[in-house]
Amino acid sequence: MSRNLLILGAAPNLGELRDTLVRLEDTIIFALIERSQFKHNSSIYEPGKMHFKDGYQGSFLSWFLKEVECVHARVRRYQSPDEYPFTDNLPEPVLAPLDYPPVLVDPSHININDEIFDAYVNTVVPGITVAGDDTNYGSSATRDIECLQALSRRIHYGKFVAESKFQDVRTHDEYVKCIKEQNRDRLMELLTNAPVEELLLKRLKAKAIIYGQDLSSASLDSNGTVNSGSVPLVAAVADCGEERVKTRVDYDLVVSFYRDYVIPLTKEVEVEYLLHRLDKE
Ligand SMILES: C=C(O[C@@H]1C=C(C(=O)O)C=C[C@H]1O)C(=O)O
Repeated sequence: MSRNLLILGAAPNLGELRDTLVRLEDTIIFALIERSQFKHNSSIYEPGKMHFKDGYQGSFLSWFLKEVECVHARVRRYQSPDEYPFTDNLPEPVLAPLDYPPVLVDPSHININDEIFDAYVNTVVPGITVAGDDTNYGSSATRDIECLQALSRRIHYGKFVAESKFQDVRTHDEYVKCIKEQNRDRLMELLTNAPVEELLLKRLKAKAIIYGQDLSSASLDSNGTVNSGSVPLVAAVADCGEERVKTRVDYDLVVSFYRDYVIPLTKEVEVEYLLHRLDKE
């Protein structure tokens, strides 16, 4: 969320929040495309596989992520209510804190980055990379961190969405009743918007096909015009279904990852946020 909106203290506008989630689709798809250029390099995910002089026992990725987040913490990245670290015990910022207005109510206790990390490492990476080891460990981990940070931001945005729904006068009383009853299932029903999810998955497949196309020189004529014969149209793919368009990232995996992990984890964040929304009132 832009800081201006946070500074204004405006109640989160659901339409604007959804626009941000749509834009994060692009960030995530391109981050996955960037990671897919390297082989799986599974050793960077295995704790203890690499030796660290300070005796660190985690995986290379976890070590690199810790190093990156320490630097980002010093420039106050994690004081922003829409940023959540994967690493504990980060250093204090060198910059003075910004006065973010309390748009959210005590959001810091919800951090599901461990689940995001496991889903990404165990499901996404093997699905978007070729098996093998090309020794591009630093580059692979750099791309992994970009993917993880974008996924964390997207999923924890569920807090803003939940606050927006809680403040909606049309449903406020129902949310208050469910929260007082700690009715997790009813809260999930209330906050779920199936049409939005369905449209999202269709849009995501189209984006992954379009963004994932390799518009190499072979696809362009001397004028730089795209040779339509080599660029499968999304409609053609969508209509004929069984045709497997060759793209830089497996678009079916992108869709299934959102369906099976990103959306459910976002809703998990929404429910957890709402369950504690009245704790301090
Ligand atoms: C984020 C929202 O809440 C839920 C989660 C969604 C998602 O993760 O994409 C989409 C719709 C809702 O079921 C929303 O209503 O926009």
